[in-house]
Amino acid sequence: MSDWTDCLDFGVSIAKQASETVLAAFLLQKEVQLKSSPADLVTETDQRVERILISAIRARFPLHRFIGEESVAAGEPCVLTDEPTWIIDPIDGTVNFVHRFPFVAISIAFTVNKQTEFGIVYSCVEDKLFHAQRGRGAFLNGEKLQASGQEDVSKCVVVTEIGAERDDLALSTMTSNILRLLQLPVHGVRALGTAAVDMCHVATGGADAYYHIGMHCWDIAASAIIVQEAGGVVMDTDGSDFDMMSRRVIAASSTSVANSIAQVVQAFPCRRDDEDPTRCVCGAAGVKGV
Ligand SMILES: O=P(O)(O)O[C@H]1[C@H](O)[C@@H](O)[C@H](O)[C@@H](O)[C@@H]1O
Ligand SMILES: [Mg+2]
Ligand SMILES: [Mg+2]
Repeated sequence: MSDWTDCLDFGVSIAKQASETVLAAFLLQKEVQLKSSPADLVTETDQRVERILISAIRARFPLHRFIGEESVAAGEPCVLTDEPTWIIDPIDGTVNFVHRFPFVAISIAFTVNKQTEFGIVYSCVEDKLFHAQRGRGAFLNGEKLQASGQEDVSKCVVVTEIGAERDDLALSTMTSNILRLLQLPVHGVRALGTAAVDMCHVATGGADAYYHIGMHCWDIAASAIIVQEAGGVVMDTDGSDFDMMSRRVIAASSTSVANSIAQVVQAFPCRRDDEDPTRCVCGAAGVKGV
């Protein structure tokens, strides 16, 4: 049975190569386009990095499939099959990239039979390479990672994101979630602006939990296995099993902390990543899925 290490090694090498494109543009003025909201940005660099990654992988592994953030934005389907699949976020933290806020990452996950075999998150400006392979541990620049193991939510630093949604229901839900957490209390709430790197800090033990509603599979597919392989727990915000297409996630140091967060965090309606956008409604006013 393949252990996919050759794919992992190739993924690490192309993430580092593609980061040169990110860094070359990082300090430059950027042309910005909007996607689902005034805070959901994309630049030509996001699109170019995704093309670089996918063409390099396709040349080496021509039968593999892809789910790429900017390919999906351009109309490609977001459907996970049993085939070997690369799930790519070419720049996670595009708002940070546009503003030169130094937390931007390339996120690459690899699944076979819908099971994640490895995840790579490369925080380009920090030069921090997080990776994990199923059953073989999680690492930061080659050093093994271990989650904090914290069991008491009142002793936690919790990371989250406000996300790109700007409708009243999403904003009131997200801000009231933060308020309820602070009232538990927790030691602190943080947000770096990149879901992938946020979640990797649970694997380092520097944060004890991360939760998010509204992100996409490409934001967190790689960091989910990195947390799990560091001894952390990943689940849905309703306490059910993690489903990378659901657009809801809790990653935590322990099951008890994850459950404590699931009890106070509420979700707002989001179209699943793998739902047909032409056939569903979601959001407060039943607005066509965004
Ligand atoms: O920067 P991208 O890849 O768009 O991902 C971000 C997402 O768009 C935001 O909604 C989240 O708040 C960020 O944490 C993601 O990193
Ligand atoms: Mg992203
Ligand atoms: Mg992105």
